[in-house]
Amino acid sequence: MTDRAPALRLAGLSKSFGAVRAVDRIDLEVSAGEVVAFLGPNGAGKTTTLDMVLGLAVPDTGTVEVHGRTPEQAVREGRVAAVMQSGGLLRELTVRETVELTASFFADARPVDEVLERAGIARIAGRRVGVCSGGQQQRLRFALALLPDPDVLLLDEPTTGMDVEGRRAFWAAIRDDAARGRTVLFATHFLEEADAYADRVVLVSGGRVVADGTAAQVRAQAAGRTVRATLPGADRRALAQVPGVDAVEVRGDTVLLRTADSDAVARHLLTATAACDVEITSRGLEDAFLTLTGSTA
Ligand SMILES: Nc1ncnc2c1ncn2[C@@H]1O[C@H](COP(=O)(O)OP(=O)(O)OP(=O)(O)O)[C@@H](O)[C@H]1O
Repeated sequence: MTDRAPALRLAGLSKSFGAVRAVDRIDLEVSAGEVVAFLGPNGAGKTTTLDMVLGLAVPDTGTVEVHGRTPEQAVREGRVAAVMQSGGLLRELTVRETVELTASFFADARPVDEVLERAGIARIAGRRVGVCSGGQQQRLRFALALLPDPDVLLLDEPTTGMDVEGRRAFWAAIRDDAARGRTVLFATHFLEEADAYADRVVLVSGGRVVADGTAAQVRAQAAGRTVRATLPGADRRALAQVPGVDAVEVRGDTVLLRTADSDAVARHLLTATAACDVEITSRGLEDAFLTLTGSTA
């Protein structure tokens, strides 16, 4: 990777299906070696965006560059490859035959045994694809995507159907690749995966980017903290009147106060009430996701 262009550059990208604006003026630059989570609720436009990066869908407006090339050039040169959600597998072939067949389409593919090993499916190489589990088929798609040794790997809900161990092994392989310079953009609903494995989280909703940064920055963007305290016989209405309190929840002797000014609320609890065991926590990524996307799911 000698060129200086960003690994991915999306500029003013839009795509509509009839009246549905699936992607709405997305601008995004991703540097080589970054692992970026493309996080958003159903219908946010994630798959449509990935399709445009792969040249499978044509933008209404805007441009996509992969290392300074058009998607078609980048795919042809094996610079970008993808693990998409479904399709593309022949049920009658074995796992190994599938990889061998796909390898024959590339002028310069990685060795079959190497990608089987990397995708964690060397032990089931002789199994027919039709009897493989959903998670095993996802790993097979991952193996196929590794064949051209792409600079940019796109993953659409890659760990769907994988068990916990499979997920962990999958992400270990991805992080290992990224450390060697591979760029990864993955679409996901899994907040924990975005939090645990991405260097950067791009939160999309309604076809637009609504937050972009580290998981911590995205959380901070939906500013707010929870102040938790023990307060027997708490007066919910009185607490709701305390300056800075956005919401009050009472669970037995515990009160939870949502606020953008946690210091002031904690001070009030400790000086003006009988509260004890005061704790302040940042909201989780899930809260930020719901707040910033306006989603209720
Ligand atoms: N071929 C199509 N024809 C009509 N509408 C489409 C088509 N593809 C996508 N859409 C619509 O565009 C919007 C964005 O869809 P997209 O699949 O990109 O979202 P997504 O974020 O990938 O969702 P999910 O997480 O559910 O996969 C949705 O409202 C969807 O119904």
